[in-house]
Amino acid sequence: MLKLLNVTKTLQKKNVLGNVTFSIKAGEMVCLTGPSGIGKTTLLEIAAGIIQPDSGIRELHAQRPACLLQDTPLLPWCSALGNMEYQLSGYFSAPARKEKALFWLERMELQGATHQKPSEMSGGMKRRLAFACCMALEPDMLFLDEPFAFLDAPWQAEFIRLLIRLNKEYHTAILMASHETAPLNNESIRIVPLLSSPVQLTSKAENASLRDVPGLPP
Ligand SMILES: Nc1ncnc2c1ncn2[C@@H]1O[C@H](COP(=O)(O)OP(=O)(O)OP(=O)(O)O)[C@@H](O)[C@H]1O
Repeated sequence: MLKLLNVTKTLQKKNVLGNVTFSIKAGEMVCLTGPSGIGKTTLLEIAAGIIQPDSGIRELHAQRPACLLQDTPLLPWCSALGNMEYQLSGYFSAPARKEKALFWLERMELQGATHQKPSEMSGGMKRRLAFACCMALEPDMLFLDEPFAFLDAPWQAEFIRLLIRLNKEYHTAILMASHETAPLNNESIRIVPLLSSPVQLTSKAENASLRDVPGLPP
């Protein structure tokens, strides 16, 4: 589904990705973790095609990829419902868009905010709305950067439940970057620790133990 081969990236003279070879199979769930500033977002954004590597190869074979980035990408002039319908346009008919949007707004307990604009919502509400947009798309590849940010523990657990259901129902491959791995305990998610800077990742390093990650609680 996704392959990165010998990818490198330097940002403002800092060598962030030294040499990264990494892959995800269709239907696989993977979490990149590691301390702040190590390069999780950089790697995720290269994988998602948002930024280009300096060298190396990226291959993505997805029909319908979706992304939830750290900066929640919502249209400020549109209501919650409008945002959802916009995200779904081009993929579903108008009646199906509305039906899916209303279903997911209720699932995210945002039915009371259907006509509110993002500026009238809390950080957690915006996060749930952006997540709802991704879920309603029924993507075959989903990229998530810090998906648990702004969420309390019950909502973190709910996101995980929904991601696992999406993965089971649509065989969605999921790549997330998160410094928090506690919500992922006991789930069938491959954890890929980014161990040192610049990030060097080979297929062997992908299987390193989470205990090896500096700065993470045991
Ligand atoms: N646009 C940019 N310009 C310059 N340097 C950047 C840019 N984006 C990131 N960096 C630097 O690249 C390094 C990796 O950043 P990145 O955001 O990928 O780390 P991260 O592991 O996702 O961190 P966090 O968990 O804090 O979000 C950091 O040292 C950061 O300062």
